[in-house]
Amino acid sequence: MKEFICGLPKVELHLHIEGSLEPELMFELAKRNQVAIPYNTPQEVRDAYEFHNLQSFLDIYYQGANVLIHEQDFFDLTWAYLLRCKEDNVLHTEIFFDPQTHTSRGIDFDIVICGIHRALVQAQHELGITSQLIMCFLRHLDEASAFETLEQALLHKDKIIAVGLDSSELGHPPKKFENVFQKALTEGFLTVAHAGEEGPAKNIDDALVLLRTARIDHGVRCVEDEALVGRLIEGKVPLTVCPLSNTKLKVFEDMEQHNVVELLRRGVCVTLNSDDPAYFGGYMNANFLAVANAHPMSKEELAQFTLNAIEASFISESEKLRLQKETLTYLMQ
Ligand SMILES: Nc1ncnc2[nH]cnc12
Ligand SMILES: [Zn+2]
Repeated sequence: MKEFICGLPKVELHLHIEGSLEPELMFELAKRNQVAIPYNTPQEVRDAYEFHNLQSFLDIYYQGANVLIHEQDFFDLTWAYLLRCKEDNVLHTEIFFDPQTHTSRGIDFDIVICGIHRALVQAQHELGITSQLIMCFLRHLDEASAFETLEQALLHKDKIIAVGLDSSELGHPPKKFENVFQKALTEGFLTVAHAGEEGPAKNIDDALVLLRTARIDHGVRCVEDEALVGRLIEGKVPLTVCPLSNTKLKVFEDMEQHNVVELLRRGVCVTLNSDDPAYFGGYMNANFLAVANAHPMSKEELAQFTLNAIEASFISESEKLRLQKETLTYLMQ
């Protein structure tokens, strides 16, 4: 099964670029930019990655991002992730970035997006990997800051397909961002949101209704509301599920308890993703393997995760057809 998973074409829809910062690159950038970090070796960094919930992770994650200063740093970060995509046979990826994590430290929005975008263009040419970019608002910050960030994004509309919502879910429900999402929709952006990761199923409903999201990021707590699960199936609402993230952040005690395979078998459009792979112990292949090891499943079921992700992606119908064909050809061989 490992061989099948490694060769399976994949589409990633839930990846925070700041969460792909490996300790080795963190050290390299800290040295290059003369930024002090509270660790002596990359191994010490890894040893610090013991989380008991989302917030305990976010505190360390935002600190790690301090080494990112120049456009080249954002390029290097993104390029390193894209090389890992190549290794895991990820053909298309939709990447989150958190501008406020950087603008709040005095880094220009333009530096962040131009560095990331340059790597995405190069990856299309040199690696054959296609991509989209999703700008997330940090939900622990206020509405005014989100509006300011949206204003900055308007100059880069050509590079951003959607806006999203991440960071601390508890205490920061979708309603807080209803107005800014409304404005983003008016400006032509698609919308997504993290919901039902640590927060209640109600956040999923609110994200769909108030923020008009095309997908839900995580969404695993939907099972607490049977009627909602029915609506997700009926409405073909995609969930971008992140199994290794969920076990690292104790959303589930272990992978055996994870509900993604149950949701798949019930007909929910679930997809597998890596979230913050440098912090949670693995990229796409590792997530597929962890799920398949804990929940024996058929090749058809594994390929369904990819087919769901293709359907849920923000690409043209002709691109979807091309990726579907490649996936089905692989499955039939
Ligand atoms: N899993 C996650 N949930 C919320 N915000 C995040 N930012 C990065 N990873 C996140
Ligand atoms: Zn996430």
